[in-house]
Amino acid sequence: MLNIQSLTKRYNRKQILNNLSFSVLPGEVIGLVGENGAGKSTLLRLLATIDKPNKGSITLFDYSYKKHRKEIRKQIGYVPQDIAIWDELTVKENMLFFEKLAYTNKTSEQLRQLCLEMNLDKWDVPVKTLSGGMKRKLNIAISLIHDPTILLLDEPTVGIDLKSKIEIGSYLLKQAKEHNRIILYTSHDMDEIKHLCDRVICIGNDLFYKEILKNSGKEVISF
Ligand SMILES: Nc1ncnc2c1ncn2[C@@H]1O[C@H](COP(=O)(O)OP(=O)(O)OP(=O)(O)O)[C@@H](O)[C@H]1O
Repeated sequence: MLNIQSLTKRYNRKQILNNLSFSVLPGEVIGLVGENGAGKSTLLRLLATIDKPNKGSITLFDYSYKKHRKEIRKQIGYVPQDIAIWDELTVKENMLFFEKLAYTNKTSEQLRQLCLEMNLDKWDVPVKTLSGGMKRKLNIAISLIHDPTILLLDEPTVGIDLKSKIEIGSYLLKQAKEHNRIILYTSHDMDEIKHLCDRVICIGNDLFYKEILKNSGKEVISF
């Protein structure tokens, strides 16, 4: 279980996250919503160990983010808002490169399979020739190379066509429900949030989102 207690983050003197406490069970998909600048990416960065909170604690099962940073990192798959892959390298070369950095030992065939499961059938072509949606799929495939327990995705479906959006959505659901991964992801697409998420966390305590999600049957937690 991922457990977040009294998490607080300030940049300079500006309060971004104020006293967030919640838990997420394996297999759960949590949607993070809120207006631009509310602090969704900040929360993902704290959970990805890229940034540190000013106050509060995060634990993953028996591991504390403060004490066991190295062990925690092995459990995290993180896809930032900006796609982070090598444009000049092929899909295969990217997968092999990131496999070397990961705490795992996967064959080229296993890596290819990861891409195919996302309906990404390009393999020997340079990444620069892929569409935005394909690049995003590749970024997600890379984040899964080391079989992480938690998957953190910052707007994974922004700016991509409906078909790829649906493919990515079903893939994420499969990752949560069949592989028992914890998924937290941000999106501004409320239809997608209603469809994919078990629960929704609204950052910024914004009544607008609560209202939109009122009849969705989803539990909405606001901070
Ligand atoms: N490294 C930083 N230093 C200073 N301020 C920062 C830093 N990172 C983020 N902020 C500020 O923190 C606030 C929250 O930013 P964040 O990117 O988390 O919002 P968001 O909810 O993800 O927004 P969006 O929907 O636009 O992606 C913003 O006011 C932003 O300017």
